[in-house]
Amino acid sequence: MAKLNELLQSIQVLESWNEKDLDITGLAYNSRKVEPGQIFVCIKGFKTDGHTYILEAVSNGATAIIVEDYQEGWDDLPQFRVEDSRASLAALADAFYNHPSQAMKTVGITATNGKTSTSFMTNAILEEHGLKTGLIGTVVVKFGDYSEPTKLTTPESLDLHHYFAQMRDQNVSHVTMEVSSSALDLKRVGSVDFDIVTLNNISREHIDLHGSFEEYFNSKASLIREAKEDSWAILNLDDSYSASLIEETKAQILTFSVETGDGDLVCRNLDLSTGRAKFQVEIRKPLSVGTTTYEPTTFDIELSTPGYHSVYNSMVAIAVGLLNEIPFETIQKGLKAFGGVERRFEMVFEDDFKILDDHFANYGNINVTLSTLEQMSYEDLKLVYAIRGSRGVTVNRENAEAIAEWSSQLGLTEVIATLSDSHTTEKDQVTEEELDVFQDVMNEAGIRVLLYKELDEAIEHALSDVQKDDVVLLAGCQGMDPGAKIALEQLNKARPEMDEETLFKPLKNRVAGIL
Ligand SMILES: CC(=O)N[C@H]1[C@@H](OP(=O)(O)OP(=O)(O)OC[C@H]2O[C@@H](n3ccc(=O)[nH]c3=O)[C@H](O)[C@@H]2O)O[C@H](CO)[C@@H](O)[C@@H]1O[C@H](C)C(=O)N[C@@H](C)C(=O)N[C@H](CCC(=O)O)C(=O)O
Repeated sequence: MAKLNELLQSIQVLESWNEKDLDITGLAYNSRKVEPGQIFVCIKGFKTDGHTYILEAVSNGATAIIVEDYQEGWDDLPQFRVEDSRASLAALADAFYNHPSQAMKTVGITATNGKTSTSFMTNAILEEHGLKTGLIGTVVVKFGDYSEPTKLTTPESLDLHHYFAQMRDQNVSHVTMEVSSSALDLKRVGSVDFDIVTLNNISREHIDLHGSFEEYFNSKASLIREAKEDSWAILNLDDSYSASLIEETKAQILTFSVETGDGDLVCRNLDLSTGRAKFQVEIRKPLSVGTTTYEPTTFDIELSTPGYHSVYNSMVAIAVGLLNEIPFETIQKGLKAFGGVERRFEMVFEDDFKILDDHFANYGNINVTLSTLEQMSYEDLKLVYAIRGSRGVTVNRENAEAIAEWSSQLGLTEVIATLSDSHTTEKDQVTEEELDVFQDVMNEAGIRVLLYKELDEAIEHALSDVQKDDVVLLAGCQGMDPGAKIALEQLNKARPEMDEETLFKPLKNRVAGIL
């Protein structure tokens, strides 16, 4: 419960009508979810306009409204006009829950690729140190005993500040969260008190949402540009966009590099021969954080997650660890124990051949995945590729181009494509244009396409003639029943002789999680 007048102090009201002093029970941005005594914040959305749902909000008990345009016909209803409803929702939510993100160390992670893995790695280090942590991202929101699969990478501001409040109630001291470009654009992280922010890499993605690459970069960059003075920004000197922000923030800067050898932290002697990275981190000059001063030194790191991209993700996580004054040994242990995130180059089966599962979502991440595969040794690559339905021609062309660009390095002459990325009846339909653009790019690159309507048929084909030392990549095979479960069923059919116990643990665990 809060007083309306007090809550309004957190936003800039341009005009107001029918002001009253009210007790407010909460906030809502969806008329259907309004509960008695709440403020309804009207948002002009992409699909519809929240201002048109005031009647429903009021009949559900809204006692005040926040609007961007004056609404006629509400003579008794307190009405407050603001410049930007989304930013106001964030500020009001932060005030209503009494600034919960200020009660904990908050780490905001953005990048085009690796946000999820980086936040999981960071959380692993913080947990290894015995801290009470919270994690918010694409896969899950998790703190204490609470764990919920998520729909958005970054929740709507009201939900986000509510999570922080619940975390504060459970004495969470450190929260790591993924921050998407859409979230930055739509003010979902408004009024969040970040202590550490990072932008690790940026490549083409969501141009459809942002209009141009420049606008997309500006959205991402705002996390760094708007960071407060006493916070830290972790920037990657190997990425020119990330590095360009050094001069543009009030935050203290901690830089790192893997390739250029510059910065406060440098990755040295990288060994990727087994697919899983071993390297040393050099602290190049004294680094003072809180009560700790790290003198120049090097320490070893061994990752359990495969791939070159994991090195970059881990450099961010290591930096966050150091900024929280966590000892090297704890950082080492946390990273070694961390086994990876679902469907992020996940080794779901590893025996005489391997099955990898990857979300394969966009051009940038496909490049990362295929460049990691290129560093592995295998006989034949079987790519089971789920064409992305309802994502548009541009996304499908770019994804197909990424496959085509890597095909010769990977020895890829055939793609086992499927029109369905899931096993359920509720699927995104692949349009004719999306299929055509995929086939055109494959034809031009001289790659044969074996097209299956259903995902399980495609996986069955891939596994029917799999040989020793082959790699099967489940690429974008997501949905309610992800590829891993179908792969296990097909594997049982294709290899009846295979002893269940030889199945690699993650595949069994994944399937157990799905069933
Ligand atoms: C494009 C986009 O981001 N849309 C988000 C946006 O929806 P919107 O503005 O289009 O909302 P709308 O449907 O037009 O409705 C406008 C307003 O009317 C309200 N309304 C609507 C109907 C009704 O009956 N009553 C009512 O009050 C709605 O609650 C809303 O406040 O605001 C909604 C509420 O927060 C979000 O759920 C929705 O995310 C959609 C589901 C989504 O898919 N977003 C994706 C693109 C996204 O955000 N992805 C990023 C990751 C991608 C990245 O890296 O950028 C993420 O963070 O997950």
